Amino acid sequence: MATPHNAAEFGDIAETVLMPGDPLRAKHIAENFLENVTQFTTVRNMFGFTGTYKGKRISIMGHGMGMPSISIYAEELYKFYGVKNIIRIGSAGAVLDDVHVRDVIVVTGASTDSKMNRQRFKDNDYSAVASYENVAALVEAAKENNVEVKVGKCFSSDYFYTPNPEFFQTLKTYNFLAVEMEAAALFPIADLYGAKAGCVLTISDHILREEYTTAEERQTTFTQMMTVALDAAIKVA
Ligand SMILES: O=P(O)(O)O[C@H]1O[C@H](CO)[C@@H](O)[C@H]1O
Ligand SMILES: O=c1cc[nH]c(=O)[nH]1
Repeated sequence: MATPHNAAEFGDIAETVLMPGDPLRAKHIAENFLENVTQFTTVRNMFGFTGTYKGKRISIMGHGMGMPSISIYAEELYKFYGVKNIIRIGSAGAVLDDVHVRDVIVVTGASTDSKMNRQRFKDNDYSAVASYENVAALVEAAKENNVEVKVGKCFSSDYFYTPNPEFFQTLKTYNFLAVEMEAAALFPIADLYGAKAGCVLTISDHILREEYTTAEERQTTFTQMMTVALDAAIKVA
């Protein structure tokens, strides 16, 4: 049955869903990487598609920006549509000297400035970690595709335009590989439903060096990340 945010019927969505923030990126991926594609939702223009990749059924759906947004879509996918694994495929900023624009990051866990997990976990710190199977499959798929990846933790922020930019130095001190806005909210929702979640990111900008990728460069790296994510997804499925 459809939800307030998703027009799909049960069975329209594959057990594995790859999720970028941008619904237009979801459309681009479905059109360029999947076969036998059908669109299952256009509600709020948060497009979702199901198709096949190397013969395996996979869905791609946008999740919007920020933790409240991904929480709505991920919770509904796990709870109402029988989804077993969600892999976020996103862009992120970097703060470390040896992380560069276009680098691909496999996320092991996420810290956050959001209160969402504290509300969920009665003001205790939630250990928001990716499912090991996804981390292992993403690393393996990267090796098979000759894509170099860095593996480690990210910081999920409520802010894109933070009022506390000095905090980026703290993230650097503690060796955070990427700054983005959703992973920390996704991982506990997977735990809640006994399901899996993962996250792979492409560095789109270096926050401290103020370096940015061009649209064309983002597309190339994005293609590498997509191949890694899709090959990993069918290993875990
Ligand atoms: O490119 P996506 O997947 O949207 O990810 C990053 O980009 C958005 C901010 O521009 C946030 O959603 C952040 O997490
Ligand atoms: O959340 C994000 C995404 C890309 N770049 C950033 O600096 N932050």
